[in-house]
Amino acid sequence: MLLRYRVGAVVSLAKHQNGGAKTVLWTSKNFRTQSGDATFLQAVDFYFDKAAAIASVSPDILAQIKACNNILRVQFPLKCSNGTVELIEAYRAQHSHHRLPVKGGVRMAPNVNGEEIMALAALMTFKCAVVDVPFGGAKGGIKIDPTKYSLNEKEAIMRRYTSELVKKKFIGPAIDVPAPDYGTGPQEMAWIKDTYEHMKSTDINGAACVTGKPLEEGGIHGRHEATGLGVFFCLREFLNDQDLVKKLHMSPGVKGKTFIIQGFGNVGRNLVDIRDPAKILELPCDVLIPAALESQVHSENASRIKAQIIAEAANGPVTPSAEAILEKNGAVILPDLLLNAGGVTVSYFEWLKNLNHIHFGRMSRRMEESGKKVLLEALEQEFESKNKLSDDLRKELVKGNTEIDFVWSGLEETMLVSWANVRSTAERKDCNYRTAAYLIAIERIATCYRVNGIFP
Ligand SMILES: NC(=O)C1=CN([C@@H]2O[C@H](COP(=O)(O)OP(=O)(O)OC[C@H]3O[C@@H](n4cnc5c(N)ncnc54)[C@H](OP(=O)(O)O)[C@@H]3O)[C@@H](O)[C@H]2O)C=CC1
Ligand SMILES: O=C(O)CCC(=O)C(=O)O
Repeated sequence: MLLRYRVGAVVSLAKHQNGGAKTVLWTSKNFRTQSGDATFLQAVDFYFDKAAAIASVSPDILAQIKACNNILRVQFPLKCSNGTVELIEAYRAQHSHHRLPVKGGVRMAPNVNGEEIMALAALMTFKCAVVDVPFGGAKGGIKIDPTKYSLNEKEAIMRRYTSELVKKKFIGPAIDVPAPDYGTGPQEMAWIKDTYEHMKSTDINGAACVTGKPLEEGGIHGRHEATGLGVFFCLREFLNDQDLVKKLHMSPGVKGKTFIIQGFGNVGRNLVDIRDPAKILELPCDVLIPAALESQVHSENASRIKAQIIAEAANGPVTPSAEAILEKNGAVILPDLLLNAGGVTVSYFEWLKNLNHIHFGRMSRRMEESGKKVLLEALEQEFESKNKLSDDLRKELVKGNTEIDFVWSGLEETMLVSWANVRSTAERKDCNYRTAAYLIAIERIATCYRVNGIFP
């Protein structure tokens, strides 16, 4: 009901533009989801508008922040292993250039479409702003089911996609930096890097054109688990907060709570009737973690969700109509743009590592260790301890920080500071966590426009 005015409407991309100030390379029709819920893009717009209504930002700047700057749609041929030629459709949306480069994953899925990619790119803009990662937002998608293609075919698709991005200036360490998303991983990122470096062989920072790479290709320790670990850090903070869990009639702490994760591959799916994997969402549990695709919790199944906490590990898993039902039933939603920001946070660290051409800890680890050794020896001498420290304890105490120590510490710091900010904003504005997170993002981006001014 909330979204009736937009659902099903034929909306050209122009409607999302601001006085012709932005480049439109593609137009499309909105479409209804099967259940009649808002489409993913409509949902992101709806959540934005809700926060915009309480932001201290002028309508013209709000329109600018909301609009998608560029969307590129490419079609190219793939020579398949059986000798036939297949037409491949792919996208890259750059939502906001208020900070550069723009950043966001590339997904491979059969249902990829331009609107979905625009919604995901917008989420990237707001996500980066919430966790104070200095990037604009982008997202890419290739409309294939990756399980139906051989490794060689996937490599050809990824390399051709990257070459299209290079030719159109939609990729580069200072322009637009892809990363893994649904259906892609380190191998695809290695192909992107290699293709970029072949086409831009004089770019000394070429490795920073993509993140989520394998370690041997300039990746960073901890990127693989970063998104999940970020979800855990925030969830742990929420569950340890006596005041917040009391409102849900729960005891504090992670221990003893029951969790359901959707998107756990075969393990998660086999918990229930596999003829109907969506039913897993409706089983009794304390915390439901949708970690697969958007719009999984919608107006038709929301009232059957038993969990009191919905932790959005996926992007856009809860539609606005579902959110209204869940909240009416007393559930709390920890929103995607905060909760799954661990991935882009560690991607930021990887990008910095690539630009520095050196890994974190290389210059400092031994120096830290020798400093700590001197301190320990001085203390032992001073107190003439008869019980000297054991070798193992000594080793542990003097250990210098390695790359993974920096990454986990930086990730935890980012997630905890951001959660505290979202929590206090929600309290101050008397709104839910999603609106608070959007509000923080909107006000930060608006500040950027105010301080920088508008070009030209
Ligand atoms: N990768 C990242 O760093 C980040 C990802 N995200 C978001 O997290 C979500 C998941 O992405 P990611 O983990 O990378 O994707 P992956 O491709 O690595 O994994 C997705 C998993 O979801 C499962 N799945 C798909 N549909 C269903 C379903 N209907 N029911 C149960 N399981 C299902 C897949 O199972 P199967 O393989 O059997 O099909 C697979 O195990 C996406 O929304 C993505 O945008 C957000 C931030 C960062
Ligand atoms: O790591 C990145 O740059 C982007 C991750 C991503 O696509 C996301 O957060 O949705």
